[in-house]
Amino acid sequence: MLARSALSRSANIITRKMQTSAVNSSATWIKDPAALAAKYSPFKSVDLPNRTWPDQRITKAPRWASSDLRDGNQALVNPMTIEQKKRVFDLLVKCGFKEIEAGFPSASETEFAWIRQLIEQKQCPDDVWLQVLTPAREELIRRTFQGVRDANKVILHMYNAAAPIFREQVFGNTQQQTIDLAVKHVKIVRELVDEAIARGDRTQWQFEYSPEAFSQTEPDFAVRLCNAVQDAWFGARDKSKEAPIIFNLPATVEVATPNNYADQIEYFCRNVQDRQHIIVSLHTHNDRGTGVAASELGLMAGADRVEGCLFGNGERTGNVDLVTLAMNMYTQGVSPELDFSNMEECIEVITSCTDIGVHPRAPWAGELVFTAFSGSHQDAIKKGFHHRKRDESKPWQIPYLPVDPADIGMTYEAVIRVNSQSGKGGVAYLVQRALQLDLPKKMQPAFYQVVQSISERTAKEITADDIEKAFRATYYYGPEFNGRFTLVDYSFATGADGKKSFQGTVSIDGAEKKISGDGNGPVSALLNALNAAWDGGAHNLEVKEYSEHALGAGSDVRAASYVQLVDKASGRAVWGVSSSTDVTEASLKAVLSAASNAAVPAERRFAEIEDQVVGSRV
Ligand SMILES: CC(=O)SCCNC(=O)CCNC(=O)[C@H](O)C(C)(C)COP(=O)(O)OP(=O)(O)OC[C@H]1O[C@@H](n2cnc3c(N)ncnc32)[C@H](O)[C@@H]1OP(=O)(O)O
Ligand SMILES: CC(C)C(=O)C(=O)O
Ligand SMILES: [Mg+2]
Repeated sequence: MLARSALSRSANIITRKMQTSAVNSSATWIKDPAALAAKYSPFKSVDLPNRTWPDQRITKAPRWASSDLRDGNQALVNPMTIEQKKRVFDLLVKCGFKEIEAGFPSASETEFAWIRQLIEQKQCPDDVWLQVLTPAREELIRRTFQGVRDANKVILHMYNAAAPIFREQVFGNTQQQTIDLAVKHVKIVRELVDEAIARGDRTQWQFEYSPEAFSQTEPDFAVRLCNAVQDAWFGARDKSKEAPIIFNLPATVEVATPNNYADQIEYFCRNVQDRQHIIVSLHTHNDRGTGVAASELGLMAGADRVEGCLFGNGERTGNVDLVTLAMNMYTQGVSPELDFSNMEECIEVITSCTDIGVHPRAPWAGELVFTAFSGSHQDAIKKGFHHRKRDESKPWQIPYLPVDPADIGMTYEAVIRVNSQSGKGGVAYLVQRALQLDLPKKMQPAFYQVVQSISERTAKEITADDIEKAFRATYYYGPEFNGRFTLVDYSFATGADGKKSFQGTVSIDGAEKKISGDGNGPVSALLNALNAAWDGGAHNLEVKEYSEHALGAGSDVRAASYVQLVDKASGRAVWGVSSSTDVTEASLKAVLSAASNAAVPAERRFAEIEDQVVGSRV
């Protein structure tokens, strides 16, 4: 048996404790299917054999309505204060919402005062519809009207539950009594709207009706109920001259796979009278974790409008997450007509006002959703970025990155993070981002080894800063890291045979020494000079790999050089890197960087670098 402890304020979670003395759960879950079947029954699907929604696509944004301040708010441990509501309201406006269910004015003095504040202090922009919810109860409807008096644009939203589970258990109503209840109260709303118009109030009105628990309601009854509501609302009026009625069809509790909801929506759209005079609105909850899918399929099935909350706040598992829905559309090349380009701000406002976090793996917005730790993902992303550089006008296509993080205001810093699961490609990517150095493929495993050894020693994530520091330390790249050999000055002469003669001063362990040597080019000339001077000619370093590339562009362009030397005596291969405005100087310094590495035994070198990186961590 599961028992819930009291709601924990600080952790925002409900803890569940397994009671060891409880019935052996596997007996009912697995060993006794008959007992299970007697307790739960499967959802009964709508019979819609000629459904068309599976072939449809979402090609335009729906009308969006945020219910953050109503459905989201009513499910919070501590409902929002007026100040918090204002912050969320302003955010919703900034994101582009034109229909905002701002509250339930008859619920409390705070709710009422908040709606009054929006109206009296003109805090609701002229092009935004202020939506308010009321049950089908006369005194609450009247209070709601008082709440929205003098507003510019109002969507008056009324609900009563339609499903058998509610008719039987909550209202004790037949189908006809449920229709009568709705019709009676629609007429009251109509009267109050007509009175306001007759009074000369400037308010523009829309009426929204929700048959609560629509997805658990018999589809033909839902249609009959809404047709009756439509008749009560329009009466003898010419519907074509009236604002359409909004039928909001909630999956109040998500009880079936999302295709069932789509069938219900298509059935409703086909059978409701005067479809052209109504707006079909979706309102999905996420009990089974498919609230987004249900809304998407519902749109394919013909709906015009979607209600939900940012980051899926709302009752129980929440309302449909509007951020996910909008981003899903965006990444299909369809403008959602909402703006989440500043995702961080959305997260900050919503989490601080609801006291509920955004899960690190929440679609599009979670802290880790653009981050690859694993080597093969990092390698593919790095190559993907490289590929994209060739033509950035092409549609976005980068492995493992279904959207450009920059589009939601994120930097690329978080895309690749390094831990013990990471590979050389990811490490090279971070070096490239930090220092613009495009490490030769053959060099990547060597530096990766350094990072791996730090990662294993610390058993922690290696940050981008750590990697930059490790790189600088490993290759003596930058003024704060000096190797055993540094270049002081140099000159070259070219012989009649084209050979180069190096003459220069090199600091060896802090002592300046004049050295000279010949070679086919500057690199081999320096290397020959160094081999002869170092430990009385005891070393014989040879160039194994050499490459260079430009760094930057225009007048700031520099050269980056990479050299791999091999010590012929031991067979040990080491890399060196340098950059300079002068390409020859860059290559000479890269040789000395590699030689400095060759001059320290590998084990000691790793230990030195680890100390420099780990020791400098704050
Ligand atoms: C699916 C949804 O999210 S619906 C929205 C739910 N949101 C909220 O309830 C938040 C705000 N609600 C409140 O502040 C309060 O519930 C109020 C002010 C609306 C009403 O409070 P109270 O009058 O104290 O009663 P309470 O909430 O217990 O109401 C239950 C009564 O309303 C009836 N009722 C419930 N919903 C509706 C409805 N949509 N239409 C008509 N009657 C309804 C119930 O059958 C019950 O009637 P009974 O007293 O005859 O048995
Ligand atoms: C009031 C209605 C629309 C509701 O929130 C629901 O049914 O989930
Ligand atoms: Mg709801």
